[in-house]
Amino acid sequence: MDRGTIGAIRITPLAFADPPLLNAAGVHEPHVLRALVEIDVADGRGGTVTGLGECAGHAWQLDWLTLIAPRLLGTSVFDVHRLADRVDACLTGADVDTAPDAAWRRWSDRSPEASLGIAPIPAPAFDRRRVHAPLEVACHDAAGRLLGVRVVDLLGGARRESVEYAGYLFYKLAGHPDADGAVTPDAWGEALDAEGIVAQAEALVAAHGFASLKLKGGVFAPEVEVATIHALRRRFPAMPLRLDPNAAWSVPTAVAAAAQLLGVVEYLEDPVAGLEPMAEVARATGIPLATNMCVVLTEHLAPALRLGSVSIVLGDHHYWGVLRGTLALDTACHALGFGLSMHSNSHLGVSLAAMTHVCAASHVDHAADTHYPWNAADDIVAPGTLALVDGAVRLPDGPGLGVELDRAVVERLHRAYLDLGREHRQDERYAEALGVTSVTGPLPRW
Ligand SMILES: O=C([O-])C(=O)C[C@H](O)[C@@H](O)C(=O)[O-]
Ligand SMILES: [Mg+2]
Repeated sequence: MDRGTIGAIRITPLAFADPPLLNAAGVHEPHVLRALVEIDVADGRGGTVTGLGECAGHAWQLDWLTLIAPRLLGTSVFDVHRLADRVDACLTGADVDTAPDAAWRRWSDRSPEASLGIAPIPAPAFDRRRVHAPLEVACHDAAGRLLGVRVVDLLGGARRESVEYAGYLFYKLAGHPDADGAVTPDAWGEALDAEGIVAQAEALVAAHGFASLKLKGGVFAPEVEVATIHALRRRFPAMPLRLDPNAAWSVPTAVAAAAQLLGVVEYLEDPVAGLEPMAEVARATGIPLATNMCVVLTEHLAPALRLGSVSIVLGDHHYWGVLRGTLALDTACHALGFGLSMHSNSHLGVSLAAMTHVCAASHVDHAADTHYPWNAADDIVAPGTLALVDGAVRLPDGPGLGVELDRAVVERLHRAYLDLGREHRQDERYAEALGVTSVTGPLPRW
């Protein structure tokens, strides 16, 4: 087979441990569902190299990947446009059996929850990109390994050798209850007030040297969260701080809270939902606003600019058109005068490596979000190549993403997935089961 030809694609669902972190949608469950994508590629000398990708492990996303994988065999990892077109053809219905009894339709019937977040045909662009992401990352990894160059060099070269990340603070419960409802506090302990969050920040800064901090809000009344930010400011006088209530506030609430945060936070992220309401808050307060909720597609940039909805856009290669798409966003933000930061969700080291390469190639001008410290103990990446030190991750030296798998951990997390028997993320349902109903129900909550 020619060098670069895709010979096999493996999709391995994983479940890894997660603490009971609170957000506007509920409480993180004991396990995060994730998927590892491995693409075996001919090296042109009779051998193969394997490229790695990682994405969320929702049932609909896994099933789409499974449906698409055979359609990509025989294409080349250097032919990323063709690969993207094939993914699109499948997800828009041009290359899939759309009959009412087509086999893929079993997914939507599997359980009532399966309809949550499912992308029906034609799948919206946002969901098409979420399916495409781990495939393109794995192709870049394989291409880099074949050529002996880093992914960042395939993306045009490194603008920096080290990428800064923000410490991601969460209000959290002491621990997950066991089968009898008994709670043994985890190593992080409880953080349900300003004091707990400051202690959590001290621990994260001591462990990883973070020089920026982000607080996940939308959990308590805005005055409590504003007071928490002020407590962080007193403890870390020079640290850039941000608060993200995930649209849990109404416009008047956000305007009042922003008055207390102006000059204290580097930005306020998604206090309200939608481009127009965000613009209202920005106009009324002058506070820098950031988003990973109201600007998630290229076509949102023009109205965001016209309305003045945000100053900073959060990219994320898992849905912004993968690595090349994230760099296109970077180019647009740079030209239009938006700042660029990066969104994250619970993830492992393959995604951290991909994020580090794409950030290194970009003009990102705010420390990127990462959930990594919360989940690093279960990382599938073998130790030694990725480390969060001095608030940053250095680009690994090796070709491609520069990381290798720890097969024993992959196997353990795959078994955990099979044992779990869960197919969706259900923060709200878990919060209800725990009786933490203050974080359930429709938004805005304040
Ligand atoms: O910036 C954000 O909106 C996020 O990080 C979204 C995540 O789902 C976060 O809220 C979480 O992990 O609970
Ligand atoms: Mg956000």
